[in-house]
Amino acid sequence: MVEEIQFYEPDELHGFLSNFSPSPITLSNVVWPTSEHYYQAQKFDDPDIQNEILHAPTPDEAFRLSRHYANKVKKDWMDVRHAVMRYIVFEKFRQNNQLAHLLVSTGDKLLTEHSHKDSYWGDGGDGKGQNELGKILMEVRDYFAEREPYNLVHFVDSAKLPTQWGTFQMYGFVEQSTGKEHLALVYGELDANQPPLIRLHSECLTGDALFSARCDCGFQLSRAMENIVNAGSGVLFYLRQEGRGIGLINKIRAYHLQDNGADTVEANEALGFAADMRDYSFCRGMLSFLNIKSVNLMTNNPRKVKALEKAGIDINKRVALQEGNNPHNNGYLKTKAAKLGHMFDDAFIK
Ligand SMILES: Nc1nc(O)c(N)c(N[C@@H]2O[C@H](COP(=O)(O)O)[C@@H](O)[C@H]2O)n1
Ligand SMILES: [Zn+2]
Repeated sequence: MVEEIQFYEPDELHGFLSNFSPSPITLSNVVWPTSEHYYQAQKFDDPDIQNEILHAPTPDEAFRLSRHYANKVKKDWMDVRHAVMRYIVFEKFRQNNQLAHLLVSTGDKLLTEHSHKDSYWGDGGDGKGQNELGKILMEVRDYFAEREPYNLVHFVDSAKLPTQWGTFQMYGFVEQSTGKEHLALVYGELDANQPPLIRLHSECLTGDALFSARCDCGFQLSRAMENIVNAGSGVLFYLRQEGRGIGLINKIRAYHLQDNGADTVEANEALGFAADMRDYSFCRGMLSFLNIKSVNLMTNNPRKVKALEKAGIDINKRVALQEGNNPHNNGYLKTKAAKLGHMFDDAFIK
C-alpha cells in the first residue's frame, strides 16, 4: 500500500508543503513572503492589486484579498493557473535548500493537500478531489530527487543533544549510496553570512567511546565540541567511517598488525586496503541541508580540506586541532604526518 502524507496547516507536521508556509521567494528582486502571496497576486493584471497582495501581512490575507477583487481576475486565469502554481512551487524549493531536502526526504509517499475547502488543488476533504497541488509537489520532488546534492543523503529527524559543553541540535541523515547513518550536531544559530566553525569527525569507536589512547580521535572530538560551544555556534559532523573507512573489525586486524611492528599505513595495505578508504562527497548533502557554503574547518588532515573543496565548499580557514599526543600514539601521529600528510607543528609530535 502506498503511504500517504496529508498536509494542510503550515504549523502542522509537513506544513512546509503548504503554500501558506513562510518560505520567502525572490523573483526579479521582489520578495514574496509565501508561494500563496505570489499565486494569488498573479490572478490580476492591475499592479495596485498585485502590490496590495504582495504586502498582505499573512497568506490568509493574500487569499482574502483575491476573493475581495474576484470581479477583476484576468480573463485567461483558469488557463494559466496550473502553470503559475507549478512555477512558484518549484521556485519555493529551488530557492530554499533545506525545504528541497525535506521534500526529497518524503521518499515516494503520496503527498495530499487535505483540504475540505478545495477539491481542485486539494483532496476536497473526502479524498475525492484532484489534489493538483500534491501532484505538483511530487513532480518537483522527482526533479530534485535525482540531482546532487539532494540525492546524496536523506534527512530523517532532529532532536536535542545535551552534552557536558552545551546543548546541540542533532540531525540524522542516511547516506543514499551506502545506507550509513551520519549526524550533524549543530550548536547555536548558524549565520548564513558567516562561515561556521565545523569538524568532520570520522567515527572511531575505540577513541571516541572507549577512551583509547592509541589514536588522537577522542581528544580531538571533545576539543572540537568545546571549541564550537566557545565560538557560540558551529557544527560537528559525525561520520560513520570507522577505521578510515575499513570498519571496526578490520581496524582491530590493523591494530594487531601494528602491535607486531607495522605502522598504520602498512597495516591497512597488508590487509588489502588503501591507506585511507574514506570518501567525503556525501558531506555536501548535509552541508547543503544546513545551507553552509563556506566553513572554518578544524582539521590537520589535508584530504579533508581537498574533499570539501572538491565538493564546492569554500574553506575560509583551516583551524588546527592538535590534541592528545601521548606515549601510546606518538608513533601513529608521526606516521600520519610522514605518510598521510597531516599538518602538525613539530612541537606537537616531537
Ligand atoms: N585503519 C585505521 N588504522 C589505524 O591505525 C587507525 N588508528 C584508524 N583510525 C581511524 O582513523 C579515523 C580518524 O582519522 P583522522 O584523524 O580523521 O585522519 C577514524 O575513522 C578512526 O577510526 N584506522
Ligand atoms: Zn581513533
